[in-house]
Amino acid sequence: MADTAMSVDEKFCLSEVLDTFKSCLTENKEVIIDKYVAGWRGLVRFMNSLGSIFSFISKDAVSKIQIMVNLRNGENGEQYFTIQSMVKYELDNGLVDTTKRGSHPDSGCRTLLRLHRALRWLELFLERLRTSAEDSKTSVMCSEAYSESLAQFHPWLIQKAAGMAFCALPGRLTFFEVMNVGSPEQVVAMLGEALPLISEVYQITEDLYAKHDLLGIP
Ligand SMILES: CCCCCCCCCCCCC/C=C/[C@@H](O)[C@H](COP(=O)(O)O)NC(=O)CCCCCCCCCCCCCCC
Repeated sequence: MADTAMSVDEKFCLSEVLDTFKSCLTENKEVIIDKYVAGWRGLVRFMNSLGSIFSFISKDAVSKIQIMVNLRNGENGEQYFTIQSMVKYELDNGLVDTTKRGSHPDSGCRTLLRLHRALRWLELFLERLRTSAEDSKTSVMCSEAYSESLAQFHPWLIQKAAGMAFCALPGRLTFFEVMNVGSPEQVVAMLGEALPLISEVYQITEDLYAKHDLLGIP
């Protein structure tokens, strides 16, 4: 069904995860929610493999993934096939709290917006990784990407906790090894291929949300 969990013992390879984002787009540039969510699942698995200090982040991501999976498996599941169909369906039926949280605290539009904002962080972080020098620190790249994107949406306490978690990130070479893609040159090449697609998915979603004035859903 819509549940796209990967088996636990499957060997992790980050390029496969990033490929999931590539496969998000339909011919007419709509974003397929099952694939988008599968991409996030893979990223969360990767993050979990980096240590339990990240578990407060993965818990939140998993709960948002679960909300989307439940909507897909629910009675109106087919309305949630793409982000475009979801936005239309939820807006047409008054299912989004756009000014303050009310009767629809966990709408698909709201939940996906949180993942969408995190996708911007991912884009910025991967771009830094791609262009990083051998002695660059992943913790610095990660926290710069975070300050430029997600941080503005998080309260102080979460920002502090995130900052502490970033310090626990392994060094650049170890990080590349955990990605399980090959040599550092292969990692850089893979990122160069994956990033334009991630950016495209991000931009399409951003434009859609902007068009419907949904970028600030509380
Ligand atoms: C590899 C390092 C991982 C660093 C992750 C960077 C993102 C930091 C996010 C910190 C979020 C803390 C948890 C709480 C979040 C919520 O408050 C907040 C708002 O939700 P609400 O409006 O329902 O209250 N939630 C969010 O903003 C959604 C956060 C979703 C984060 C997903 C992060 C997945 C990271 C995957 C890492 C993969 C790295 C791969 C690189 C090669």
